[in-house]
Amino acid sequence: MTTQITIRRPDDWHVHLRDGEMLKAVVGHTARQFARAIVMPNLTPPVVNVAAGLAYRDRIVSAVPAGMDFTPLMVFYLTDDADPAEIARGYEEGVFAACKLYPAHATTNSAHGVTDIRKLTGVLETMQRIGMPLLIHGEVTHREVDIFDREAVFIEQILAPLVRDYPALKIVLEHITTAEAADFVAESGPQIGATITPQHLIINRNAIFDGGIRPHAYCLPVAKRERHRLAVRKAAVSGSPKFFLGTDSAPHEIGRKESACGCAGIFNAPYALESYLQVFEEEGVLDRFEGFASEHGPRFYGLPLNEGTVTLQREEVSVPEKIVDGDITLVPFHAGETLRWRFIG
Ligand SMILES: NC(=O)N[C@@H](CC(=O)O)C(=O)O
Ligand SMILES: [Zn+2]
Ligand SMILES: [Zn+2]
Repeated sequence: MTTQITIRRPDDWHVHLRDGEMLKAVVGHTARQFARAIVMPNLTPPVVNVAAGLAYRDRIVSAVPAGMDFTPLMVFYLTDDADPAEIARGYEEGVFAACKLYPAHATTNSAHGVTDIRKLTGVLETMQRIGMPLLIHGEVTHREVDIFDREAVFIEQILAPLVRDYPALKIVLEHITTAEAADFVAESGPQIGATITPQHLIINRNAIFDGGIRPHAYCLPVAKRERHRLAVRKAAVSGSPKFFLGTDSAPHEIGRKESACGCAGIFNAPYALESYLQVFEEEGVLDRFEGFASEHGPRFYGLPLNEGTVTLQREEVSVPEKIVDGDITLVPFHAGETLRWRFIG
């Protein structure tokens, strides 16, 4: 039995680090495990120009605990009136690694998101030309579409035509949750990839209603039925370079989760690698963990692989019920559970 596993330092290709006191409370959890992270731009106000991207990057770097070596990769938040020239400048100056498409009102802080993808023609042509990746929260927002179908309908109505119209555009379908998404990505060309969260590998929708309503199991896209979890799991452990690690760690203060209208988002950063590794172990493919965590993402983005390594040891770890930092209390993914691997560093 493997008792220790050492892999090239991994990256997190989708994380919410927030801002202000929350940023200070959470960034160390990500920086401890990951060398780089794609930092989502859904702040209030969102990151919609080069100056905002630079300023946010500086705030993140200042908040990283001393002695940790961590590089935030910044993302431009697309709005209906996003300026292609500003986006190209941000990419060429190395400020932005990608642009993020939030359909308006699809998720947390997406009110400024895109109301109609046809408004982005100039932006998408530019991104395709310069090789800048488009990251997508892939859910339609029409109220008449069942919440469990919104990802599959997005793929059919928006993503498939987008891929057809911009055949060279690099696209990451973020936090995939369905068999339809896993199949679409697997069957597309090498310019289409996907991130996968730990929660969508581990829970299905029953977890949200397990003996009562469970706000800490609620995120968007919402967890789906078991057959979808199994399909996403199969994709993650397949060894395909199209699928890579993106935690979507999305902290919300405990009071905003445990509420009559609780926020979507699961805070999984503190035990992210432990969580993923358990899945690869259960699937009997520990040898594929390094590709998923440390190689497929940088290759997709055209960035160098990290130097250095991290080690996890087989040892039981008790996940606390709460993580408290000053005035901020967060409930982590796996709260109160015991995990089988310990991150050593
Ligand atoms: N995943 C979530 O449930 N929430 C994210 C937004 C997002 O990634 O859609 C957040 O910012 O809280
Ligand atoms: Zn999202
Ligand atoms: Zn997210």
